[in-house]
Amino acid sequence: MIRVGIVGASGLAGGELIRLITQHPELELTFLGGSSNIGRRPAQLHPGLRLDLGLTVEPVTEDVAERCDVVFLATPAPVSAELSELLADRVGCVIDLSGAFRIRTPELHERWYPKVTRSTELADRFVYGVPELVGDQLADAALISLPGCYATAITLGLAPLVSLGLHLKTVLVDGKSGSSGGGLQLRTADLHPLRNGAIAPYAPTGHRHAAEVSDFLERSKPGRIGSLTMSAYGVSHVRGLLASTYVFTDDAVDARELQRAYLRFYKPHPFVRVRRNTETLIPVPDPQAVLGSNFCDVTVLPDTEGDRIVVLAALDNLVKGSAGQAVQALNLRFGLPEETGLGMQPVMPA
Ligand SMILES: NC(=O)C1=CN([C@@H]2O[C@H](COP(=O)(O)OP(=O)(O)OC[C@H]3O[C@@H](n4cnc5c(N)ncnc54)[C@H](OP(=O)(O)O)[C@@H]3O)[C@@H](O)[C@H]2O)C=CC1
Ligand SMILES: CC(=O)N[C@@H](CCC(=O)OP(=O)(O)O)C(=O)O
Repeated sequence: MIRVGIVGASGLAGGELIRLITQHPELELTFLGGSSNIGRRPAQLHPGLRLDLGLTVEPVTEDVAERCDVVFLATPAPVSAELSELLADRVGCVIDLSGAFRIRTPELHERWYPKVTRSTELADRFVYGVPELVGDQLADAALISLPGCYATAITLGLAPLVSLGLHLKTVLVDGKSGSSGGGLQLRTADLHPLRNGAIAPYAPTGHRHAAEVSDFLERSKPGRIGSLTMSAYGVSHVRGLLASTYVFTDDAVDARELQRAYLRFYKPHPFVRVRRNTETLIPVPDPQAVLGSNFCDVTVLPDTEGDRIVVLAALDNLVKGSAGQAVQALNLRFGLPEETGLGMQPVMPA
């Protein structure tokens, strides 16, 4: 069995990690870490998880290394940066769910994460782990930084276009997310009486995930993206997000070829479902149709009138957007079949 620790066990992503890890046939939970919930049992923190694991939340010290083969950091980015310094050369594998190490370019990191101090040397050692795109780099990786929830959807939506060799002159992203994307550190605007029923433009002129996606795509396929900008809206459901990406290119695109290219690209990748918009009773992709699962549903539609390509991607931010993707990355890191422990089908209606 692979011995696993979770720091941030009381949080939303941490709770989801507990749910998934305790169902995984090759993993054993051996450490739960935190700060303000020391001494509490998982069942006290997560009412849905009535598990007797014999573990309570503990402070994180370097001794964690003796109890874990891998540690997930489901902590705010400044905490992840600090804990990564502590654990990087002690634990065999650290998988960070935060934004601390996602952006490689130092100036871009400082612009979007001014409170997250990290050494460039450590940042350069992290693999930015979109499993579908960098799977081979995950085998034996010691440090893995997982993409943000929107960033996962946007990147998976754009990757087939980029691989076709198109120059994506202008990319506009409209992101809509449920409230769990913000974790339990609620802003006033996230309180139920204000959030319920709202469509809140909380980042209308820019979001850090756009910088993360641009940085990654520029690093892996230089020169393919002109500009990539994003607006983000909070909507009143709890889980799930939809990234609507509008792509403008001067390159000739064969409308019929697009769908085939997406199907080809994702054929080897079971968690990305390429779907036709009208194949179901309710148009897809709809975040509702992936809730609780590790699927990301992607639809590509040429808009010939508007001279653009519309790419829609939906996922559950707590599964494919964080904890599920984290387990997927662990599977690849330890040479397990990618789908191990992740066979859940979506729950719908939610
Ligand atoms: N929510 C989502 O949809 C997604 C979240 N993420 C990222 O995952 C991380 C966790 O997010 P989320 O679960 O939503 O956040 P929550 O606010 O729900 O949880 C934060 C967790 O961090 C722990 N923590 C805070 N400070 C410390 C510290 N000094 N030492 C140890 N533990 C600490 C808290 O533990 P305690 O209560 O014991 O203090 C808590 O368990 C964040 O970086 C977030 O950006 C990434 C993708 C999606
Ligand atoms: C609805 C909401 O607030 N969503 C979060 C994104 C969730 C996520 O992936 O956040 P990290 O980059 O912090 O990991 C946000 O836009 O800040």
